[in-house]
Amino acid sequence: MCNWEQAWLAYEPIENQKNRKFFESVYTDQNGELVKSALQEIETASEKLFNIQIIKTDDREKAGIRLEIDPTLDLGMEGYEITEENDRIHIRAARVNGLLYGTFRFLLMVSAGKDITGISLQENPQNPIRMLNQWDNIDGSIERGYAGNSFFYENGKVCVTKRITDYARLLCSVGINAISINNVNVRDGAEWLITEKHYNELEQISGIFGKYGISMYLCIDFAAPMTLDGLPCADPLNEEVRNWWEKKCGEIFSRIPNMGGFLVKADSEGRPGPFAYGRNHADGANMLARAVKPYGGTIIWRCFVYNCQQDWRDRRTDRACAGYDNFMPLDGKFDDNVILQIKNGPIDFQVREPVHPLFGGLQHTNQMLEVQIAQEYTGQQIDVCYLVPMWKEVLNFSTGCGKPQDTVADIVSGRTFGQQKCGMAAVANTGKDANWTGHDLAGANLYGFGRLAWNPQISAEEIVQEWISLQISRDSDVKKMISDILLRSREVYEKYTAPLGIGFMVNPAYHYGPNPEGYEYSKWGTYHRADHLAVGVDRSEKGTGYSEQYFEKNAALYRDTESCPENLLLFFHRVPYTYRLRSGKTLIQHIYDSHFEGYADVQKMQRDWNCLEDKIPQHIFQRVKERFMRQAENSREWCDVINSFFYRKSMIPDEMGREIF
Ligand SMILES: CO[C@H]1[C@H](O)[C@@H](O)[C@H](O)O[C@@H]1C(=O)O
Repeated sequence: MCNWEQAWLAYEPIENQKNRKFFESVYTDQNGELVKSALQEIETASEKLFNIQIIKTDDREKAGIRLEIDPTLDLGMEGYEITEENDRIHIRAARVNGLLYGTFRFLLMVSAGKDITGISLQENPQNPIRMLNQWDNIDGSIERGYAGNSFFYENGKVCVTKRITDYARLLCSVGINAISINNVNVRDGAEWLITEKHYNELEQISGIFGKYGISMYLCIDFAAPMTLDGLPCADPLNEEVRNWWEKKCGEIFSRIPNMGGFLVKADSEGRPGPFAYGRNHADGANMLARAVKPYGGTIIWRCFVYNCQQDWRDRRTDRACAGYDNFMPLDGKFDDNVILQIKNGPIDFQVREPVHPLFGGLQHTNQMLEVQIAQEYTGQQIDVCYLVPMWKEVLNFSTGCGKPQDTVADIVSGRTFGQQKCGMAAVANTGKDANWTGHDLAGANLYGFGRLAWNPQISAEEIVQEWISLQISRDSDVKKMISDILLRSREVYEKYTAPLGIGFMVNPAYHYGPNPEGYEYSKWGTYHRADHLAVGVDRSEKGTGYSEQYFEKNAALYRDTESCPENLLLFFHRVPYTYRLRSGKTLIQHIYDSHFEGYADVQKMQRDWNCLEDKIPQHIFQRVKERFMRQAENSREWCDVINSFFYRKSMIPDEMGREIF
């Protein structure tokens, strides 16, 4: 018996028997690993959903489900077609990857309770790369992990377990096709992953992912030639260093099949990189790109680069500006097997940030959007926060880059500038907890990321409804109740923590719970600079100049207090407490109201959840109930601490006379 659940692949027995007829028999003329995975999944699903042992048949015409390849279909490598005719399901694709995706989609539709009769569906992923980044450490801990320890590592060892197969199934079922399996901060022994010490296990793990069409990436230490082999430097232009990487890549790619390449965090938060040798990021990335090129490998290079040693007196340095300042001058200088991975916002996964100005800025460089499913700053999987609406805002953002298709979704899919290597990556929120994600409702974020990366047009509502049907209940009242909770959860979280784009009022390092001045007295350069008159950072041209990194259409909006979207007001401007918002409220009154409201909203969500007691599986009900109790406490604390902080700074009382400590 395994001690983990199956999340959205639970295939709970289904009452509606309409689709039962398809599951009598299955036919395919294909073999190979991916098709084997598809057939296995059909077997599992038919047994669990309908209690049927499905038969494999050679009789193509009579088969209830038929999986076939037709190379002439215009569906690319991963697309598929699902049709129903005369009580038979045909899943067709040009390549086996498409067949596997088509199979999962069909099974998920059945499991969600959809009537398949008459279906005729063709789908192609919009993003070529749809990737997860594990921040798992080799000691078994997970950086920013909120769902238990890693199921990839334990005490310095790589673990090959059945759970990884189930993970691969989950990821493949929502269209993920790449994964990096170790933390971008490569340290404490993880440097040695790319040595004989770990190749056997890595080979097996990459084999498991390979069966599900997922290519495996490793994060590497840029200084590995020094760390592993005592070379005097890691200078990317040094010949000995270049040879070292060439040899190393030959070794890795021959030992580990299905390697996609490396994901690299360099010159960021203390990680080594090319700066130490007076080289730039293109020098660093291209050196590695050339070493992996003979094996068709890719280098994914992160743009999360900033000076984390800012003096508080320095009002010109702005962490928000750093990504653009570092990478914009290098546009067009990266090899064609390098991809720059850019966080959705310029700072760090806050509950609300403007979109990173490198999107649209970089026009001659492969690029991927990085989002964070792990809820580092959004409640740490204790508080509910459905993130798909936020990611959709980012994807729909019109950059004004002068091309007809100018949204972030257009750009990262390759439509705007014609890149082939691009897409979306996300920091995973999974761990060893039975439900994979700590908070059961955080499963919607993992599921949702995959669905959205496949098709950014699907609505946040649709995704949530699908996910609830698969993982919690097919009952329409339950679906309505839970989707209502999820769909408002991010706004609620924002209200009681950091409204108006202020960000970073969390406890330093740990990043949960309120500590309004925590980052004011640390060196990380993420100040909000609240004093007795005003709060916020002037990032207009009169301030740090960050607003000017955008194309004029957006720069014009952001640089003026009057036109700036209010939910980002304090991100872009320093505003007195007496400033009147569009609602007519003063800034300080808005802050008070928002926090009181956020806390009240949590209590309402908690009451709504408690109504579900007899309607959903008990274990899920109880686990989430416990999370809501903690969220209620957390929101109460935020409300009290932040309101009290601003009251003591401004000495302006709440117009409603509520209790402020
Ligand atoms: C993996 O390191 C993380 C770090 O824990 C996190 O607090 C910071 O926000 O972002 C870093 C990054 O994205 O590299």
